[in-house]
Amino acid sequence: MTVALKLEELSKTFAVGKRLFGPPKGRVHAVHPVTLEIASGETLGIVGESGCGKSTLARMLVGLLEPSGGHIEIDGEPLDNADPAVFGKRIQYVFQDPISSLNPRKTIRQIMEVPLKRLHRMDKAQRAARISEIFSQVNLREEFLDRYPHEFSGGQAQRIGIARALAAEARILILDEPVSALDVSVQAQVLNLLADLKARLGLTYLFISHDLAVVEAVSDRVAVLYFGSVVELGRAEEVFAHPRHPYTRLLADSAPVVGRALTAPEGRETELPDPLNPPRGCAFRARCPNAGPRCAGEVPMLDGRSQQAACFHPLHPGA
Ligand SMILES: Nc1ncnc2c1ncn2[C@@H]1O[C@H](COP(=O)(O)OP(=O)(O)OP(=O)(O)O)[C@@H](O)[C@H]1O
Repeated sequence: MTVALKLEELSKTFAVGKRLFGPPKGRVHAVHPVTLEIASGETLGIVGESGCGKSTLARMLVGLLEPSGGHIEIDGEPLDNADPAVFGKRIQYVFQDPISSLNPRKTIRQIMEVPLKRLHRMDKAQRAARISEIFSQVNLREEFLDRYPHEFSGGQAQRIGIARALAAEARILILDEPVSALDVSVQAQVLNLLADLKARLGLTYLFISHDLAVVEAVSDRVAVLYFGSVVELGRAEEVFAHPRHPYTRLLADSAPVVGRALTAPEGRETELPDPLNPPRGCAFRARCPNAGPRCAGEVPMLDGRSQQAACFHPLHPGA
């Protein structure tokens, strides 16, 4: 296996309530140290409810947010202090809301030209040829090039977002809820396009979504994120069919919707803990039907099985 993307103890803490003089009022540990490897050509799904740290993790991977700790490696090379152009050629981000992620004052051609000029220093003729090639890969008509982002439907705009990411020639795409804003019929078209591009171009995907059905359909492996930590990691079909972590079971049973609290067993919390006042021990214990005394005192770590869970009382022992 060739490792395309490696995260080692990657973490992010935000200072909140910053004051002009003196320390901030508090700190939010949005991502606790996360260690993950993604193989070349693999799709790793990241799931978790709103606020669990998915976007913070994704933004660190493309250089939009500076990590508070840890390292990122692409194809074995560290990205510490890398110049944005280095990030851009290796890893690209596809946003959830395709229309607002495109500059409204620029035509699609101007938008597409930015990475070709900035990252690949192509001249005008080279840019035109490359844009034509990419547009045919994503099934977009070239007459769209002289229009503005607001003239497109969500599905077309997301194809343009994907086309822009391909223009950088990065081999790793971070897809952050890429179909969540689209109608169900259009979702399938965009997912098919992503699958086709992956097969044709040998891409590696990190696919973030709160929608378990979508993640299960597209992912080889899945990482379940809870309160900034990976709590379960394994092959997608195994994780969803036979979850080991009680949080994964809760997610699978309650078909979460962004912004809506998950259901919980009788008498249990439904919300994420307060990030400014995190609990001791396991962050899931107030919501967990299996929590015991050990869970209050110690933080469980991933247990190293083939389907890993960070839990003292997993739903099954795992292989
Ligand atoms: N700039 C910031 N300043 C302070 N706290 C932040 C900031 N960005 C995110 N957070 C906090 O970090 C935690 C993780 O947020 P993040 O947006 O990464 O979660 P998410 O899983 O992507 O959620 P969503 O699906 O709603 O986008 C949350 O507690 C959030 O409030």
